[in-house]
Amino acid sequence: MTAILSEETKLRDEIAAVGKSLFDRALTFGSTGNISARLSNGDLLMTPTNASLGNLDPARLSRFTAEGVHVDGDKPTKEAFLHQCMYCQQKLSGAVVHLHSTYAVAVSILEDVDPDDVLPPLTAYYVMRVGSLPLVPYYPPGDTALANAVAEKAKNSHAVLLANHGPVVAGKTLRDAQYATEELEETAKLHLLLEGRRTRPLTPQQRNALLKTF
Ligand SMILES: O=C(CO)COP(=O)(O)O
Ligand SMILES: [Zn+2]
Repeated sequence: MTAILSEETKLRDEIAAVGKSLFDRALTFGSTGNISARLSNGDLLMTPTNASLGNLDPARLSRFTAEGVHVDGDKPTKEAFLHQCMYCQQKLSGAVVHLHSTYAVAVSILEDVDPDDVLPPLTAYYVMRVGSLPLVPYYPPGDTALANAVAEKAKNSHAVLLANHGPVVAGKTLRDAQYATEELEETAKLHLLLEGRRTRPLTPQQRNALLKTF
């Protein structure tokens, strides 16, 4: 029991620290974005709805049982089902981060992107941490139809981009999900910075070699 409690306390504190770090660096705004993380017994901790990621109270995070029942804490994020559906498709995930980070949102609004993989493999770290980025068609925030759409795209990718909304990224640990979300945002920024210029993304061979290693 003590071990579980200390694991939970540590994870609650980590969610608050990661949220503050993301918010302080303007990677999400106002009360946008949400974070979840899984305890070793399968229970999920999630940020409450309408909470600023910059100012989370670890004690008030929402807790769900492994079966998806809300048992403790404030009213959960309206995207709770979306997080649950990422864990369902990406079985090894220990955490999920969703942000309204500006450059990724900008890319989610572009016409003529490849819906199976929105961003080109510009750098090795993008390939290592994100890999591929399918676009999920637009649904309003909190719409349960979004869950089915995300489930479809998350079968083969731990990162997806919600059209006209923002990224959702799963990782083995919360730090993995955080770093992958940051890499996605920086690559979206590079992609927009380079727009209209001739570029030299990684070749399929270079990309595949990285996917095999990491
Ligand atoms: O990003 C958000 C909706 O997509 C924020 O919603 P919540 O405040 O319910 O977490
Ligand atoms: Zn959102």
